[in-house]
Amino acid sequence: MELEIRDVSKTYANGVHALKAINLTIGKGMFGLLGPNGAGKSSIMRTIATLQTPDSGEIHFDGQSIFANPTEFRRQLGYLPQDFGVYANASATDMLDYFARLKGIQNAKQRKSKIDQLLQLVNLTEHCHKAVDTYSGGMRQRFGIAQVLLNNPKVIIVDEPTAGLDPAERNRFYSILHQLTDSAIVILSTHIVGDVTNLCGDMGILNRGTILARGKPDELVASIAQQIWHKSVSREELKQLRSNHKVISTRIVKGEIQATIQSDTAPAHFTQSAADLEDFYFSYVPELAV
Ligand SMILES: Nc1ncnc2c1ncn2[C@@H]1O[C@H](COP(=O)(O)OP(=O)(O)OP(=O)(O)O)[C@@H](O)[C@H]1O
Repeated sequence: MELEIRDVSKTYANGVHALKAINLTIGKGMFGLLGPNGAGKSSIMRTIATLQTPDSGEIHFDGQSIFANPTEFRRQLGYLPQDFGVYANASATDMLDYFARLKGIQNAKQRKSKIDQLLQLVNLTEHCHKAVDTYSGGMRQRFGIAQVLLNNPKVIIVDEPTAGLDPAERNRFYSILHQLTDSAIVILSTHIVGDVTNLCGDMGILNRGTILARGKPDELVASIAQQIWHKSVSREELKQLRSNHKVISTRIVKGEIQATIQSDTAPAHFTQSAADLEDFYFSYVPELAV
């Protein structure tokens, strides 16, 4: 099972060059596409979902162009967009039944059994008769996953699904996504580094329409293992540091500014610290100066 994105570029009518020759080969399991707002994540997701075509480049699923026969590819695709609409007053069961019909499950018994199984998977059985438009954000996202899974997709795309979820709901959502990774390619786009740390065996960093780094999270972190240094600094010191060091991030820790520097050699008075995926991310996508 393989999705191959080759040299995909897209410029919108307003002149924004959102995707610049993207190349990615993605296999079974969870792939994390990490990037800041406006990086191009939704653009590449919508392109894979065949909702828009690239200006140039190709995408193949198991050797077949997805644009040559989009209807066939969509049968194998599950796409959870950033914002998806639900009908007012419709219960989860009724909506899933409606979508199951649209997806071609004609037999009523088969539909019921599939819907029961999916409601259980996403922990919504006891809420299945409530109107989906009254659900909390987390319940709504879980409902979205159930909807996506109706046709047993081989490629599942989830666009920023955890934004706005509280920590308990985020964990619940992780555990549902995790159950899908044995049998499908799951592409998760997010600006939350923790999503990728917790879930993904493979990842890419996207910024300004370009893939800046690609690999297994552990290996990417190992590549900067000895290069991360911390120190509490004043605002004046920070300005100075920025002029002669690579300051990749700053955090407020116990009321003080803690600066993180990436360097092969020890900067004076800094303490070396264990690198994590957030450090790796910021080494490619520096945060804005405070
Ligand atoms: N339909 C469109 N028409 C014009 N410009 C667009 C369109 N969709 C996205 N863009 C622009 O393309 C760039 C990439 O946007 P995209 O939504 O793909 O990024 P993103 O990484 O998903 O960001 P976010 O996390 O904010 O959703 C942005 O500058 C955005 O304003």
